[in-house]
Formats: sequence, C-alpha cells, structure tokens
Amino acid sequence: MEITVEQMYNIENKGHDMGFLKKFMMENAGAAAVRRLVEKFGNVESKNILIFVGMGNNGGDGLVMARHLAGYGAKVTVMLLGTPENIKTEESNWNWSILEKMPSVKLMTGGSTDFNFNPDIIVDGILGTGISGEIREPYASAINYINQTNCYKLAVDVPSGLDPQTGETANIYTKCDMTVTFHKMKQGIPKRKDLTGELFAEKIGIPPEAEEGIL
Ligand SMILES: NC(=O)C1=CN([C@@H]2O[C@H](COP(=O)(O)OP(=O)(O)OC[C@H]3O[C@@H](n4cnc5c(N)ncnc54)[C@H](O)[C@@H]3O)[C@@H](O)[C@H]2O)[C@@H](O)CC1
Ligand SMILES: [K+]
Repeated sequence: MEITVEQMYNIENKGHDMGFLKKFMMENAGAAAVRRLVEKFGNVESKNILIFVGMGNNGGDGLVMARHLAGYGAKVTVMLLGTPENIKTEESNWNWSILEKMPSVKLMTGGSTDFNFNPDIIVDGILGTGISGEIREPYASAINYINQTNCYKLAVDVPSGLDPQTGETANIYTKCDMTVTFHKMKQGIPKRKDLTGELFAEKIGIPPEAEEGIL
C-alpha cells in the first residue's frame, strides 16, 4: 500500500505521542538503510563513504548511518550542509552530538565539495519529505557534486529533489542506485525508478496502532 506524505507525518506524530519517540524511528531508519548497503556490498570495511546531511530529519537519518557504518569499519566522512547551530530538530542534534565524540567519523560543515579523496559510496541525506520549492544553496551544489561523481549512491528516503508525494522533480535532483524509504512507500517515489534505483520500504518500529484513524 502506498501512502501520502501527509499520512506519513500523521503516523509519525501519532507514534511519537504513543511514546515511540522520533529519535527511535530515526535510529531504525538509519540502521535499516545501512543493512541494505552492507548486504549490497558484502563488506564495507575500509570503503570511503561520504554522507551529505541536510538540516532536517532526512539529514538525521544520515547521521545515524554514519555511526553505524563506522561500526562496520568504513571510512566515513559527513558533510553537514550548514552549521551545527542551525540543525533544525532535536533528534538530529542528538545524533550530531554523538558523532562529535567519535574520532572514527570525519565531520565537515558548510557544504564545500572540495574533497581530498574519491568516495566509493555517497549517501544522499539532503532532503526528504520536507522538500519545498526549487533547491537552494548549499544543497544545490551538493546535488551537482553527487551527480558528477562516479560511485555508488544511496538515497535516504527519496532522492533529493524528487517530491515523494507527486513524483515531480525540482530544478535539480540526485540520481541514485538505491533508495531506502521508511514505514510504507510514498506515492510519488515509485514513479521515478530511473532516479531511485533499487527501491526498498523498510519498517522502522512504528506501532501499527499509530495508523488507526489515518489509513
Ligand atoms: N516521517 C517519519 O516517520 C520519519 C521521517 N524520517 C526522516 O525525516 C525526513 C523528513 O524530515 P523533515 O521533515 O525534517 O524534512 P527534510 O529533512 O526532508 O527537509 C527539511 C529541511 O530542508 C529545508 N528545505 C526544504 N526544501 C528545500 C529546498 N528546496 N532547498 C533547500 N532547503 C530546503 C527546510 O528548510 C528544512 O530545513 C524523512 O524524509 C525521513 O528521511 C526518519 O527520521 C524516520 C521517521
Ligand atoms: K534524500
């Protein structure tokens, strides 16, 4: 069953109000995406993985992925597309603060795309269901960098720039090899398999009762 983005936000909020906090949904989302990646590659040890992180909860999922991938022995670099003070949500902030205590993950901020290594894998955690309007900087430059770089690309929830409700694209958008979306498929995502690549919808622990009155 495919759901709307509005239904997803309502289910998320109801689950949160039941006590299954958004930070736990985020944890399960990031962990599920990492499992798909590890399954794909067999082993991510020593792989250069570059994670682009937006300022909302799509980025937060990327931050969770950074911690899990470090646990698998990957060489992880996080590029936060802004400054830590401007991270928008409590859950993302919490995950950033953990990474600050982890020298095994390299943290970069601001959005420069001048990297001194070639990534084997890029994780696109720039924009998810919160997208609106044309893509602004520094997100636009990050999306251009991703599209110009020849490596494996995983989209968190939806390729950034693709509207998960309508399937329409903004002025720029990423083209990925795999997309891992969460809880249930959103209506617009499967319309653009050319951008999503392999597509998975992963459960993230939200109680089914959180759907009551919504679906
Ligand atoms: N709904 C759920 O149940 C869950 C959602 N999660 C994640 O949370 C995401 C949604 O998080 P948010 O609601 O924080 O939204 P996003 O993280 O998708 O984006 C919101 C941020 O992007 C900025 N923005 C929006 N459009 C832009 C544009 N065109 N150019 C530049 N900046 C733009 C906004 O100012 C805002 O800061 C989902 O896609 C998913 O990845 C997960 O943590 C798991 C649970
Ligand atoms: K994304």
